[in-house]
Amino acid sequence: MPKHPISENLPAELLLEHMPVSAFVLDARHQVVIWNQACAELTGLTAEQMLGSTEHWRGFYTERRPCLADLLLDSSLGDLESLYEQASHSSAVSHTENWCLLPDGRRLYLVIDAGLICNADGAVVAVVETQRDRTEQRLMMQALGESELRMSSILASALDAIITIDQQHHITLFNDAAARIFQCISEFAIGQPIERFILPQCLNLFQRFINFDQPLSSAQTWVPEGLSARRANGESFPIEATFSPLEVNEQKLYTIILRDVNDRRIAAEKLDRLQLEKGYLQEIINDEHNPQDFVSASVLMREVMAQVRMVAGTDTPVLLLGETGTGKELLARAIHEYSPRSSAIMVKINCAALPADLIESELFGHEKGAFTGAVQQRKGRFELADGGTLFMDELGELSLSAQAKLLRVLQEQEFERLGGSETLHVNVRLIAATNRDLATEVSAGRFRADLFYRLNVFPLQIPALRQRSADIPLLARFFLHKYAKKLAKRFTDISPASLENLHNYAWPGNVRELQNVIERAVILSPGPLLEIALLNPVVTEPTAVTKALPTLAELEREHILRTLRATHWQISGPKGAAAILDLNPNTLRSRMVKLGISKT
Ligand SMILES: Nc1ncnc2c1ncn2[C@@H]1O[C@H](COP(=O)(O)OP(=O)(O)OP(=O)(O)O)[C@@H](O)[C@H]1O
Repeated sequence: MPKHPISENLPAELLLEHMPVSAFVLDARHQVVIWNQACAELTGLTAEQMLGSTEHWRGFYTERRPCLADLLLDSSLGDLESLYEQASHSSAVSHTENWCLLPDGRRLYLVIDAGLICNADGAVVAVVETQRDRTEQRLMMQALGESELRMSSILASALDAIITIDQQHHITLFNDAAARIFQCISEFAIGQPIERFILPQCLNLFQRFINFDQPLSSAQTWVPEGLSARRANGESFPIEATFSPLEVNEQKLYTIILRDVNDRRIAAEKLDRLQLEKGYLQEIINDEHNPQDFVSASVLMREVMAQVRMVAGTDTPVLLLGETGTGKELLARAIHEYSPRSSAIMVKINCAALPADLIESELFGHEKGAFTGAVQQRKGRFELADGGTLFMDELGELSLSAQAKLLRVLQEQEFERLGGSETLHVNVRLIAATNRDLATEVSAGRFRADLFYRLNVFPLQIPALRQRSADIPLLARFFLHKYAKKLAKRFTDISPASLENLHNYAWPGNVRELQNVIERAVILSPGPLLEIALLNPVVTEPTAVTKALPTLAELEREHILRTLRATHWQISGPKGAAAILDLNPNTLRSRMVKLGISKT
């Protein structure tokens, strides 16, 4: 190789020794022949320590391993690619980049190059290896990679469409939400003009928010309404959007973050419905009407239950008729539970519990401003019961105007919210209950005949409790068990005298009254036999005001007598009459004498 006159006076060793890059030279036997100043500075190992040794690896690794220079000299020492990441190799030069652990404990990312030195005959006489510290760049690259990853996962998980466009209005970024909202894969969208995704009628307005000439510092613009976008299939939808100018690498861009307003409306509606449903479900959980708890042994009730099971599988409206407290609501729940709609909810409305003007809004819902106080739109119970069952209790109390609307829902399954013009369609099964005689109500003009006939397709008459005396002991024991458990009290049974009492009573309040009587007795009785001493004898007709009332002494005598019968005339002891009456046994004995009570 021709030499410059000056370089002839510069021996290669001197050049290597002083060059500002860390380097060492090995001879053909892998012994260090040069360990330059920069290498000594980098590794902290001096030339004196290293010259002549084959321990040069100590400068870069904690364990013995062939350096790049060794591999270049002798390829049998190992495979370059498997020993070093990012390795590349040509006949006389090798390159690698990797993390090294230096003797002073520093971890550095070194870029290492090695080249063979041959003599004039082409024989390998030595190898030179250089090391350049690229730790800082490497760490920056890593941080950049991580932040890009974070950025792209934020973009991917965002619910809003995030789009960036360049000065030509071409899309440069189109996140996953944008792909979902516009129904267009990002590979296709990128490079397209944004105008392709805007409804043509809104283009002028849209372009007003993109101005690449305005200063970057100008604030973002939020456009809550008035703009509509266009999906890949041409379908248009209203959007709200934020426009923000930005500059990246001297390139001016605009970021547009937008969302489908319909999506938000649908989500808000869903939330509304779920909240309402939650309220109703809570009511049901707190409700006492559990069809699993239906108790009955009488022939009359068994017939009713057979009909319940038959009608449950259909969508036919059911009209439950019967006195108050006979179990109409419990049967309505049973019909719903046995029906194919049981996975949806049964919504209840008590027509007697709300004033006539509110009941319509409760049933059909209202639009905002439909009447004074209607500050926001509200869904009615028909909408809530969609797919399920609506139970209308005390149907006989429904106003004539609400009856007309109810008839329309029954016939067409459609209605409008109060103050609304949109016709809503629902799929609701109706169960109604009343203790009024609807036929009489029809003749009196208080109930629409057409609605009555529509509802009367499957009337179910629930017998009064006094008509099914076989159910009385069964129900009484069921309620005894229920309330004893609730009040953590122990009872073995109901006393025979009390059972007799229950049979003789007329039960104007039916099962509900029986339930209340047992609950009260459970509170008052010490047990273990339940005493129900408070019932008046048979009340078959209303007590005449003129009828002579018993005196206090008569009542006391009757009450003591009943208690004594119930305890089989046992006076003292924990199960005795005195304990039940909360009296001293001697006091009870003297009262018995005074009131003329004796076993005979
Ligand atoms: N056969 C039964 N087995 C167990 N509990 C019953 C039975 N029948 C009624 N009940 C209970 O009696 C109470 C009254 O029943 P329900 O509310 O169903 O009567 P209703 O006929 O709908 O009354 P109203 O006409 O006053 O609305 C409820 O607590 C119910 O659980």
